[in-house]
Amino acid sequence: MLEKLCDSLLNAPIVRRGEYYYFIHPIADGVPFLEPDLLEEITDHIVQIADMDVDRIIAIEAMGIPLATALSLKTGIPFSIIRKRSYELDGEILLSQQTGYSKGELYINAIKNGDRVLIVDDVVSTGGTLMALITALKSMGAEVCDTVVVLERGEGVSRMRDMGFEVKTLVRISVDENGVSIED
Ligand SMILES: O=P(O)(O)OC[C@H]1O[C@H](OP(=O)(O)OP(=O)(O)O)[C@H](O)[C@@H]1O
Ligand SMILES: Nc1nc2[nH]cnc2c(=O)[nH]1
Repeated sequence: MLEKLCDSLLNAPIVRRGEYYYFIHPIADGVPFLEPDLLEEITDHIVQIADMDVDRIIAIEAMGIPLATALSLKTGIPFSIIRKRSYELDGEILLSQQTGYSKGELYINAIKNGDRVLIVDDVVSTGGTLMALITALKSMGAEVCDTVVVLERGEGVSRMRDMGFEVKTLVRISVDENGVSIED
C-alpha cells in the first residue's frame, strides 16, 4: 500500500533551513517533478479514508493545491485555497502561520457558517499551520469534517491529538541529515 509514495521518500534530498532538516519531495515541493501515478496513488487513498461528504475541499497554498485539484476532479467537490496573500474581500480572515522553519500569514476567503469542509495538505510537522487553520475555520462556523495530510513528521500530530484536534496522515516519517526514514 502506498508503495510509490514510500519508495519515493527514500531518495528525498535534505537541506538545512536553520536548525531544521528540510526534506525535498515531489508531493511536498513539486520538485523535481510530480509524477501523475504518485499523485493518483495518494489521492485514491485519501478518497478511501477521508470523509468526502463535504461541500468544499480546503487546500493550503502551495502544496495542498495539487492534492485538492486531483481530489476535486475525482469527486466533483469544489475546492478553496487558503492563500498567502490578501484579496481584501469582505469577510476575509487572516491567520498567522508558524512552521518549524518559517512564519507567515494565511488568508481564508469564501467559507460560510455551516459549510462542511475537508482540509488536505502535504506535510504536518509542528502542527502550527493546521491548528491555526482549524481554529479559524471553526470560528467562522465551518464544520471541519476531516483533515488529511500526506506526510507526518515530528511531534505535531500527537500534540494536536492531545489538544483535541483530529488529523489523519498517510505516512509517518522521520528526517535527519542522512535522509528520510519511514516509521512503522
Ligand atoms: O506543521 P507545520 O510545522 O505547520 O508545517 C506544515 C506546513 O509547512 C508546509 O508549508 P509551507 O509554508 O512550507 O508551504 P509550501 O506548501 O508553500 O511549501 C506544509 O505545506 C504545511 O502547510
Ligand atoms: N518539503 C517539506 N515541507 C515541509 N513542511 C514541513 N516540513 C517540511 C519539510 O521538511 N519538507
